Amino acid sequence: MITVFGSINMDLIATPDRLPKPGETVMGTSFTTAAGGKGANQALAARRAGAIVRMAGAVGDDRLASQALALLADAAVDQNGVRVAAEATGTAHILVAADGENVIVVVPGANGTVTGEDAKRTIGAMSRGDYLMLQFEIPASAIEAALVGAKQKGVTSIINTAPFTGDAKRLGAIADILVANETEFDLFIGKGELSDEEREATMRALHAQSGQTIIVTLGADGVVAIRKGEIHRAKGLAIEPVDTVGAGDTFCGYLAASLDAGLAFKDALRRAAVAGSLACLKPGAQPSIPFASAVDAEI
Ligand SMILES: Nc1ncnc2c1ncn2[C@@H]1O[C@H](COP(=O)(O)OP(=O)(O)OP(=O)(O)O)[C@@H](O)[C@H]1O
Repeated sequence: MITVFGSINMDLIATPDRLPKPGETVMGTSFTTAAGGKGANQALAARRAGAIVRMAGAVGDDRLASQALALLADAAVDQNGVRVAAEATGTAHILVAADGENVIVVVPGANGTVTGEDAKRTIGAMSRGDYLMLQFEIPASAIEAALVGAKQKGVTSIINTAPFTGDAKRLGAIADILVANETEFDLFIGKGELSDEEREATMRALHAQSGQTIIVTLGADGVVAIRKGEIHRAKGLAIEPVDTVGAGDTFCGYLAASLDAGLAFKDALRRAAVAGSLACLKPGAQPSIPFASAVDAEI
């Protein structure tokens, strides 16, 4: 079983022809809303991959909460770990201009109220051998408590270093499995942009020290990972991406679900990479997450 301890958001998306300057008002041409938050996205991906999934985190006591959780509810993701907070449901206010340029304001709201106590309750409801998925859209103190609790309980922790923060640099190293994209991994190392060779050498050196499984996603080039001293590579699909939003979250959810189902590590990487590619074929995060039937048909 997989528990995702993380953010739940509503994305509020307006599309003006061009972005307003400070103090200016411009007219928009459309408005859409979409359920989001990296935690919720990864929970849905793991569920669509076929796993039994519990979501843990916080939403507000407002109408946005039920919209933010709607696709998780449809997919039968267990929401017993989602607390109702006094703060509003987390929102991302997104403006996308006709040329694709965008500005985003994220208001964490209820996500920002998640605490170490929530972490304790979340880990308390898990069993030895389960998988815990974490990202960095809830407070670092809660993430740290969850990592410590997971270790004590014999739960395998997977941490996705997105969005990258100083906390990701500090806490990423504690998890059993680290998942970063290239940019995040380079920030994690802190030596500027690495070449492919440098990145692989760094992964080997880090792994030799810590024994941590390290996975770096490479966009169209797939993924490279190191586990138990061995480097693995996997490719996704050769596609023309429509919108890569959600590719990383889809990868993480499918990876956790595939490991939980007992797939060999290399096969889990390939399945997650293929799922990530398919997520690039539709716009949006949650709507673009593929179902297991579509992913497995490609493998
Ligand atoms: N252009 C692409 N073509 C094919 N597959 C892709 C492409 N972009 C992403 N993928 C697949 O999705 C996986 C995750 O993508 P990526 O490495 O871009 O993560 P990310 O930067 O976290 O994604 P995002 O922030 O866009 O959600 C890749 O390992 C790959 O399998």
